[in-house]
Amino acid sequence: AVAANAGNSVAIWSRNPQVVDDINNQHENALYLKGAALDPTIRATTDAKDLENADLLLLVTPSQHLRSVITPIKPLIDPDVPLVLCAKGVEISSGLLMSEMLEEVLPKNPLAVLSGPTFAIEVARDLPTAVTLACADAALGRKLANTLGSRAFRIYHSTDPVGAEIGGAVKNVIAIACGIVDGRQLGDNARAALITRGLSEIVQLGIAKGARRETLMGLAGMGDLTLTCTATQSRNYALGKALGSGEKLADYLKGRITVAEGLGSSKSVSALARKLQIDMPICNAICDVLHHQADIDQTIADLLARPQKAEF
Ligand SMILES: NC(=O)C1=CN([C@@H]2O[C@H](COP(=O)(O)OP(=O)(O)OC[C@H]3O[C@@H](n4cnc5c(N)ncnc54)[C@H](O)[C@@H]3O)[C@@H](O)[C@H]2O)C=CC1
Ligand SMILES: O=C(CO)COP(=O)(O)O
Repeated sequence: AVAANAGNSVAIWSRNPQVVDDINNQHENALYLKGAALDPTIRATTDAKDLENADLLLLVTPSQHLRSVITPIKPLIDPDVPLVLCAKGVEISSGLLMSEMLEEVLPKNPLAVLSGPTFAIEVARDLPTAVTLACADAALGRKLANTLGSRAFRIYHSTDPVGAEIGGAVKNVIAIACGIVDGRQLGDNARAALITRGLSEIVQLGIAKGARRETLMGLAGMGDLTLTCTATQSRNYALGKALGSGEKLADYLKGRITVAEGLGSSKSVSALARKLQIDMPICNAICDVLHHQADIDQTIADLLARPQKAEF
């Protein structure tokens, strides 16, 4: 919708024929983005061959599936075509950032990361939104920002894709923590503490991976963290809130077709922190609760019982 709004000719490749049919005939993605009228010029297709002549590819598949979606269509992708990564997560199977995984699968294609506080439904309704577009090649980054930006979709360019990626991936884990604390009714102070200490974990991991601190203080870091940790429409926050309110994870996930990336990324981020020897107690705690059946109250008690330490 953003690309079409900025005057581009847009095709969406989907594996789901119903989605393709809805977009082409109703101009709405009723299954995943109900209530957003799409520009009638947007075409959808189930045939990846239709992407062959694209000038630019936006990668919007959830992070744990991006490798398996992109690998079979590799021969269709011209190595000069820039890729704009929109997924927010760290691959569980490899511990790689999406940019690192793409470097393995499509090493020649230039890559940019588009991230920031962007609930999809608000973006699709053309409500005012600001984002980071990060590309190591500054000139290409500016060009992509011009191609995709519009009055309501304000793009700030950056040359720190790793920072933009880390901010987007880790904030989802912290948002689950905030949801849990709100579900347990532990108060606004506790949520503010989690956001701030969560940002500290994001910054430490980011710096270790070569990111710049200012990126993590910007839209793709602090901006997205604030949004996701405080808004009930966040899938990650909502998952945490359900768990904090006593619901079982398996029951909550039953029948859900949308993604809460923090579920998978809690595991990969925690493993990455261990590997890089970074102290990330909140992410580790969320990994324990989601993947190792840790008791929520005991986990909170353990976090609070940690020895006092210097803030920075
Ligand atoms: N929805 C939002 O507000 C925003 C989402 N993102 C990111 O965009 C990425 C995609 O999220 P959404 O568009 O929200 O997805 P969604 O939650 O609306 O839908 C899930 C998508 O995953 C696909 N999918 C599920 N299993 C799959 C598999 N095995 N192989 C391939 N595809 C599979 C489904 O077809 C569907 O398109 C995520 O990384 C998310 O963090 C980023 C910014 C905002
Ligand atoms: O990344 C997002 C907003 O920037 C979407 O957050 P949720 O996946 O938690 O809904």
